Amino acid sequence: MELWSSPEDFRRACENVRAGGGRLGLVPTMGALHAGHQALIREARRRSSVVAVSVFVNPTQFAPGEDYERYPRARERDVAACEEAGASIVFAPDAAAMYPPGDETRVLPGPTAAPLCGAHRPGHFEGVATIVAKLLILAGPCIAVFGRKDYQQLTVIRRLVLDLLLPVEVVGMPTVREPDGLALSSRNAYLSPAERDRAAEIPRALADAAHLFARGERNAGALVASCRDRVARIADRIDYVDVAEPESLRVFGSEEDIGARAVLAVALKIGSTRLIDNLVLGEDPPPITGSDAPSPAGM
Ligand SMILES: Nc1ncnc2c1ncn2[C@@H]1O[C@H](COP(=O)(O)OP(=O)(O)OP(=O)(O)O)[C@@H](O)[C@H]1O
Ligand SMILES: CC(C)(CO)[C@@H](O)C(=O)[O-]
Ligand code: BAL
Repeated sequence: MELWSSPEDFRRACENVRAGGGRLGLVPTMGALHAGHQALIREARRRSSVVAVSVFVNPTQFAPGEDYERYPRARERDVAACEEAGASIVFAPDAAAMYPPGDETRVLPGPTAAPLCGAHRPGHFEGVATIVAKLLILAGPCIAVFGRKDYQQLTVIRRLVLDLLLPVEVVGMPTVREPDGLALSSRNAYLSPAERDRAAEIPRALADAAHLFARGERNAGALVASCRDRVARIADRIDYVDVAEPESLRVFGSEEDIGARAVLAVALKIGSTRLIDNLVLGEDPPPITGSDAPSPAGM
């Protein structure tokens, strides 16, 4: 396993892979790795000969007051998790290396970054686009793998790669879930046991809407209401429950018909923990089966 912290060393390591005829795959992460990240690494390994994982809690994608300082950091465990999943290069820089003195340049995404999380996390996707562009330029991978749990992020990155003419294939991977349907996320570690129980309503709410869709419901307002009513039981704050076009991310109005495919996306807070999840109606299977069952007592 190669572990690099300087961008120059990482660039050289990636150049060496290419010089040796290898096909490089990149998996960008913020660390605190779990089985969802490992699924991305395994897929990258399946599609390339050498996998590099970046582990970097990127300050520019956190708005003031968000959890940048608190975000879980677990370097040694992350390196072991990367190795176990088949990566052979880990890049773990510090912020000063990625944002050198005098740094002022940013990558500004367009309308795909405006709704959903973009409307609730000012500057978030500008930070994501900037760091992902830096990582792709540094590593020069053939493929880069991202999770569909962060559906809007994946959309913004696909657009970034097209618009900046970057020669990399972007691969989006399905969301890995706990047995009760909750999407794996590094931020789940913030949840108390009681909050964790409440969080299990999120996949149930998505599954309810998926069942409505399967029964023929196409009205955006009805699909959103079904999901929102259920998460309202457990959320301390709902940022949004929206249904959007899967590529442009234009949010449907409540009177609109969503057609054959649309992304239903949710962001909410339980206590101080912000969780997101989504489902592409007409494409993804429901995140759990049997969600019409009543919620656990007390909810
Ligand atoms: N459950 C999951 N299934 C598949 N991919 C995932 C999952 N969770 C995260 N990823 C993907 O892993 C990559 C790195 O994400 P990140 O390090 O932010 O992890 P995270 O668990 O999403 O953390 P956070 O709590 O910050 O949302 C992203 O492409 C993200 O979409
Ligand atoms: C893509 C990413 C690594 C950029 O910091 C981050 O947003 C994440 O972990 O999803
Ligand atoms: N998983 C996306 C990174 C973030 O929430 O900042």
